[in-house]
Amino acid sequence: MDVRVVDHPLAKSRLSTMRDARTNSAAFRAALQELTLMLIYEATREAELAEEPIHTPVAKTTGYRIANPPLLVPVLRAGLGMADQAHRLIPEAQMGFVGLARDEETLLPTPYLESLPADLTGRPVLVLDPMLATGGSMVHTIELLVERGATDVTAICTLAAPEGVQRLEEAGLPVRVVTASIDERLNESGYIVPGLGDAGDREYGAV
Ligand SMILES: O=P(O)(O)OC[C@H]1O[C@H](OP(=O)(O)OP(=O)(O)O)[C@H](O)[C@@H]1O
Ligand SMILES: O=c1cc[nH]c(=O)[nH]1
Ligand SMILES: [Mg+2]
Repeated sequence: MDVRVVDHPLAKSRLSTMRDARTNSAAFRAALQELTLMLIYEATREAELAEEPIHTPVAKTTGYRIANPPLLVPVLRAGLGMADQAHRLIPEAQMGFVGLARDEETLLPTPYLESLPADLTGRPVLVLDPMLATGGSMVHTIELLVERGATDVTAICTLAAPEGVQRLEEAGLPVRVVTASIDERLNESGYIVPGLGDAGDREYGAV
């Protein structure tokens, strides 16, 4: 499985803001948006381009556009904080939604929303979720996409645990991962260490 760690100094600085327990909700959301910009930028580096002739005020030249815009899929709640920024970078993208809440006892994802196009054959998909912890939520999401015919999925995660990366790899799903860090481990409660806490709670408040 292809795993790309974006360790650009600006990415490290935004991730540190997110990790810092003193960062309030508004600043956390702002840093997440800025980091999302960098992760999407890297994730789309090899996106196929279509050429078209354009006229500048001076001359005729070749213009480019994304040939096959991806479907963006934020995983609610926490992935919602990445959605607008990703859409700003790829305005022609369509967006689908998956809602999952992890059971804090079993650590299994409980699905509560699924709004996706029926046919994803031939369409790249970018899944947006700040956290890849046990990997259960991401595996569930990608299985929904694969059922619909997706074969080219990129998981955009600000942070990943080695356990989650391994789980995705073992699942044998057609996915690559773009993240700003692979942290040390999960703790006994399934939180990433050192991590940043509960991403959804830090963005929107505890439920
Ligand atoms: O890899 P996993 O062990 O499945 O954990 C990762 C999931 O946990 C968080 O969501 P959470 O369930 O806390 O929901 P929330 O976004 O509503 O807070 C996070 O946004 C992922 O979706
Ligand atoms: O550390 C973690 C693990 C799962 N979900 C989070 O929001 N944070
Ligand atoms: Mg949460």
